[in-house]
Amino acid sequence: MKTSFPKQDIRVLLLEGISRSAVETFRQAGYSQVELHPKALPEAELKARLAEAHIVGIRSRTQLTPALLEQARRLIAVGCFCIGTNQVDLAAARRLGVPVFNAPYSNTRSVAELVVAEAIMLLRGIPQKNVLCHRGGWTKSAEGSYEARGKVLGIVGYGHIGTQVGVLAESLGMRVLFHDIEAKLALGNARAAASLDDLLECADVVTLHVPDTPATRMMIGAEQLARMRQGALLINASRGTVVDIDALAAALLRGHLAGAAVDVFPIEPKGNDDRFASPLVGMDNVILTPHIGGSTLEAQENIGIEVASKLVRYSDNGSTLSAVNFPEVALPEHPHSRRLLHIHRNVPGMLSRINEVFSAGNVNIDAQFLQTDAEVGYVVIDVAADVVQAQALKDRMAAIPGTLRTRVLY
Ligand SMILES: NC(=O)C1=CN([C@@H]2O[C@H](COP(=O)(O)OP(=O)(O)OC[C@H]3O[C@@H](n4cnc5c(N)ncnc54)[C@H](O)[C@@H]3O)[C@@H](O)[C@H]2O)C=CC1
Ligand SMILES: O=C(O)C(=O)COP(=O)(O)O
Repeated sequence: MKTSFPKQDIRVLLLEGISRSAVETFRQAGYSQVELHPKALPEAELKARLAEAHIVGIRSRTQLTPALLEQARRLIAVGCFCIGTNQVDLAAARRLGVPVFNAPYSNTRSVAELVVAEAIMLLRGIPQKNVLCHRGGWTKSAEGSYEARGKVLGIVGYGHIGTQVGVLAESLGMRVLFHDIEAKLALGNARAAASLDDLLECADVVTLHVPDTPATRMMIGAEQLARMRQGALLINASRGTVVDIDALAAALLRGHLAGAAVDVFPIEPKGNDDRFASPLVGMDNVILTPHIGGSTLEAQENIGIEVASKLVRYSDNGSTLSAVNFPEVALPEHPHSRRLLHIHRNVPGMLSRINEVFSAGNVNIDAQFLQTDAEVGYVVIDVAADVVQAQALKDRMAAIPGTLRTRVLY
């Protein structure tokens, strides 16, 4: 596998308008071949570009399927410049020896702020009033308008975003209930609901902050919407797969829900020039936003630096710390030795076969690091060798059956 290159030959492909801070981070680390695209690529073009790329950066839109990953023969690593990694087949990437990195925190505050603002807007009926004023109407009335203070906010998924939403909402005097599949420390005066149904039945505003998993797909369907209180409000800034959008449209149309704010959709446009369609279009009591929960300049700049730094660190040093699909190794610098990486299927006898390469070559190992999971093993070997020797050792390691990827770090 030809994945050993000097830095200047490593091609970095960044899609979906990733922040320029990522480009700067790569450039400062000595990577000159960095290409930035403002949107997701159509599948055929993505396939062609992936075949040439060593490092690829995406956001939530680009789907990296097993078929696409399998033909990306040069790929060293994937960066998701966002939180969600559901758009990448993580198991396929692992089987192919490709670690995937993300930014688990950088945009969480941005989502939380938007959600709290939307809760206030929905409780006051602002979306409808705003539309009416734009059309020359004037409905000065307190009808259907409520304070946030004292209302029950139901948070489904009490993780990094859900907890921050809870803290901000409590500062407004809201009463916070949450539901999570894991036992979670309740912050402030928040309380765990007895069940999802309990939360849906008690909350004035329900907000969703779960990841896309088999268990969360269509988690909020007609039955769950019917359980929500008459006149309740729903906010979804998690994933479009979590809510049955037709059932939501029906619940809004028949007036069971008083309003909704939706940032994520089952089908989203590829980029800013593409057309958006949804059964919720045209409903004045629904705030529609184009998946911008995490799209603030602060969040995007930080994400660009965070994920690019993780990719640079892996590419320069081999560290996989915080990879979401891969054995994690935090490695020291290797100023006086050459570093070889060997990623393999985790089968018995692999380490001794790797070590045979070095003993047969009469090469002294300065340091060795190994981390495995059920499927994949990752060995890092520091040796005193010149470029030619290191390349020969890499080629011999690459010939070991079960090898997935090998690389010499320059
Ligand atoms: N609209 C946007 O622009 C953004 C959307 N997101 C979405 O928000 C999601 C949540 O983000 P974080 O809070 O940072 O993730 P997190 O991983 O910190 O929290 C998710 C929580 O959901 C819980 N959970 C998982 N499955 C569940 C289930 N079936 N029922 C109940 N709880 C369940 C987990 O235990 C965890 O506590 C992300 O996975 C992403 O899909 C994230 C950032 C921006
Ligand atoms: O961080 C996430 O999971 C998000 O949903 C944000 O995605 P984006 O980078 O805006 O495409």
